[in-house]
Amino acid sequence: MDRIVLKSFGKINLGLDVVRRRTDGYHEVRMIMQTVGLCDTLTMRKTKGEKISMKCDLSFLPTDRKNLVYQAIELMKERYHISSGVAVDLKKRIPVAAGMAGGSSNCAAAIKGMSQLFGLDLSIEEMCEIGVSLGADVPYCIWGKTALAEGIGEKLTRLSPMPDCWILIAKPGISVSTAFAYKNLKLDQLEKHPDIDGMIRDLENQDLDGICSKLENVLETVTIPKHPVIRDLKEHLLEHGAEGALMSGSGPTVFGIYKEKHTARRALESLRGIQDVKQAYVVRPV
Ligand SMILES: C[C@@](CO)(OP(=O)(O)O)[C@H](O)COP(=O)(O)OP(=O)(O)OC[C@H]1O[C@@H](n2ccc(N)nc2=O)[C@H](O)[C@@H]1O
Ligand SMILES: Nc1ncnc2c1ncn2[C@@H]1O[C@H](COP(=O)(O)OP(=O)(O)O)[C@@H](O)[C@H]1O
Repeated sequence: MDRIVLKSFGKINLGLDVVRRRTDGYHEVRMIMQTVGLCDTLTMRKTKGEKISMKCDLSFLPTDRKNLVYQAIELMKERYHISSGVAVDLKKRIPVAAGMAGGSSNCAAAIKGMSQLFGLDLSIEEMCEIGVSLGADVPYCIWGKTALAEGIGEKLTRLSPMPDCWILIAKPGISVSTAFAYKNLKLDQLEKHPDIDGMIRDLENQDLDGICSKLENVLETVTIPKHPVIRDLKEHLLEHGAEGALMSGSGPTVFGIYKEKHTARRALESLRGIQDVKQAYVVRPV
């Protein structure tokens, strides 16, 4: 095989709890992760010579060692003594720096792609071990679908799939860094923690109402006071028929969950006049 095309899906967090701050600055979390049908496309091919060359349709994204895709290829070339060159072309649709793990997902796709392109036949465990050295969310992106993520995000447990529904994703035109959100979280001042175990039971029972009533993300306590547009957007989605709404990951993307496609589409239309919203899509859980 000389060329491979991979789909790289985004995620949302249906629940995000922080349990403990570690001495290395990372945080122990309990998160319910859900892949959604919004994806980037990664095309990889072998080239003559030894170099890695990367192209991306978003000019502001790095295409050198700063890109997680580049890092994954470089690491795997070294680890598996691959001398061939690799050319990679990335087409982005997942909002960038949005709390949807776009970069981590691209990184996971590149790890899978390298394994297939060079016949490495790596196990999921091996790919996750490589992935976690590049980002806490990468192992989950290798797994995909519905999962509980613990540790720094790398300890994964498969969960029952999310009941079918429509998810409206809306990204305001602000940026929040993941490191900033975690660093500024006042763990000892949290009044309430998300009911992650209750949501796991709701997933087992395919209880969408239960899931929607338990959507909670402790990082909102950092991002909403700084960027009230996140709260406004959640309220907007709820006023337009969402069963529940939440910020994903470290934000600023907000999602709303809908039972009917037409309600979700109408809510999407209602966002058109709102200048703060830069990207919006209606998708389904994967
Ligand atoms: C918040 C979440 C929720 O899914 O996602 P995003 O908002 O990035 O999509 C993740 O925990 C983000 O994971 P990821 O984006 O892979 O994190 P990394 O690149 O490894 O870390 C970026 C920075 O975030 C902080 N960090 C990350 C993960 C973690 N469990 N504790 C942390 O404190 C650290 O300061 C770290 O330097
Ligand atoms: N393949 C990639 N796609 C998007 N961003 C990337 C990628 N590689 C590195 N980055 C860098 O990572 C930062 C966070 O991007 P992203 O993964 O989209 O955010 P998040 O984890 O919040 O969803 C970006 O600002 C960008 O500079």
